[in-house]
Amino acid sequence: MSAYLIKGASVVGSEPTDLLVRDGVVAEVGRGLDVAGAVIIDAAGLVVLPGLVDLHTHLREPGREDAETVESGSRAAALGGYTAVCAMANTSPVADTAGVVEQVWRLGREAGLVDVQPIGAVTVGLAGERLAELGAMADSAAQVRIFSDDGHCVADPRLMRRALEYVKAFDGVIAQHAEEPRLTEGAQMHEGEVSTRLGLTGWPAVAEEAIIARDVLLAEHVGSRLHVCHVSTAGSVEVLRQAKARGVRVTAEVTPHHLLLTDESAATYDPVFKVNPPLRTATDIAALRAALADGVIDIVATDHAPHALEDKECEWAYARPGMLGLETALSIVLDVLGPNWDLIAERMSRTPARIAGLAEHGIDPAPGTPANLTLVDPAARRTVVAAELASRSRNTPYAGTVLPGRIVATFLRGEPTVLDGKAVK
Ligand SMILES: NC(=O)N[C@@H](CC(=O)O)C(=O)O
Ligand SMILES: [Zn+2]
Ligand SMILES: [Zn+2]
Repeated sequence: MSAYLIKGASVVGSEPTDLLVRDGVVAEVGRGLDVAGAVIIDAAGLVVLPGLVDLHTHLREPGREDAETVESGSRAAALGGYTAVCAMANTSPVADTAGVVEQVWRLGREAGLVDVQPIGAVTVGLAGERLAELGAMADSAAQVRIFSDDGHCVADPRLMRRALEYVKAFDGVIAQHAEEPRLTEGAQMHEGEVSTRLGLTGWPAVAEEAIIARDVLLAEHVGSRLHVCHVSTAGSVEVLRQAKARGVRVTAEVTPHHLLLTDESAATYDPVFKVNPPLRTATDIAALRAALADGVIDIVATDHAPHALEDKECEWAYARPGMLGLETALSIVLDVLGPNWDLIAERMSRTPARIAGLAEHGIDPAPGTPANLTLVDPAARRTVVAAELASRSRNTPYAGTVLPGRIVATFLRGEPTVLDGKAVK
């Protein structure tokens, strides 16, 4: 194991200092450190953040290794500054048993680029009919604590209630994809002026808001933890604000794309902009940004959703929903929040680590803390080139766009996974 001496970096936006990374931890922090034999990293002008944590990643393995594998998705994550990702359960087979979550967990360990924490399905096969073996997944080597049918809504209120009650025993959380299915049948994009103009079937905001309203009431009733995936509307923010004011144990995430892109992009008919929930309006974006700043929305999660070419390069109506996120998330958030490093660390590292129960992550670098870190160059600008992404898929909505910020290095337990902006393995 080598030692690394990071020279002149700003720790979460504070005055520049040096950090010695050795034996998996941040061994020393202070100005003018000099350590014989350490690999020197010139970090003048760079910001050190606790390694980013993504609560919502689709890795596609097992089943769609052509779109992404645990390894390729882990590499994309490391390049995006992440040291831990939570892998969604909508694989094939579905991650609804101890066997599948252990397989994903093991593949993550073997890749060794980020900690891959599997999410377990709430219902068998994501079919919304019977509860999956939540206890067995929790007791497995993967120690699952987050359960989600993401891609589908747990629409049956009785099942949702039972799931919430069940996970209480091991302080688990149900992460809901809030979409009332009866209100989104045949939906192609956000229901509003643009959908009317384009003649596409709309996905109304109320389909999301109605489920969140129901679920915060259920979570309140049974005293359990609820997490709301990819919040996309101003109305959802208001429901969450009221629930939090009452003390309901609810947390919520927003994706980078819902903070930046609007339903107007559907007018291109380019399926790269097709996503669930759909891109909304400028009014929604303003409400989401305000909620992220004031804490009604707790975290940014990528909902990294790789899709193979044949599932995206087709007519809008036939294209799968979802877009890549891991390699561009920090840049989008930097663009949206500005160089507000403490807030960025809170929303992209500390709080997601706490929600997921990842004790080794989301910790600001200080002597003795696990060296899960990322080094960001805030002054850099880069043009996104889809073909250069580490993901196996190419469905980024930002191709050709110039974005601020660049990940220079990422460390997982003291070992670099990214150096000079390139993956180490
Ligand atoms: N976000 C998406 O549009 N798609 C996700 C599923 C999901 O997050 O609902 C996927 O798995 O492709
Ligand atoms: Zn979803
Ligand atoms: Zn998702």
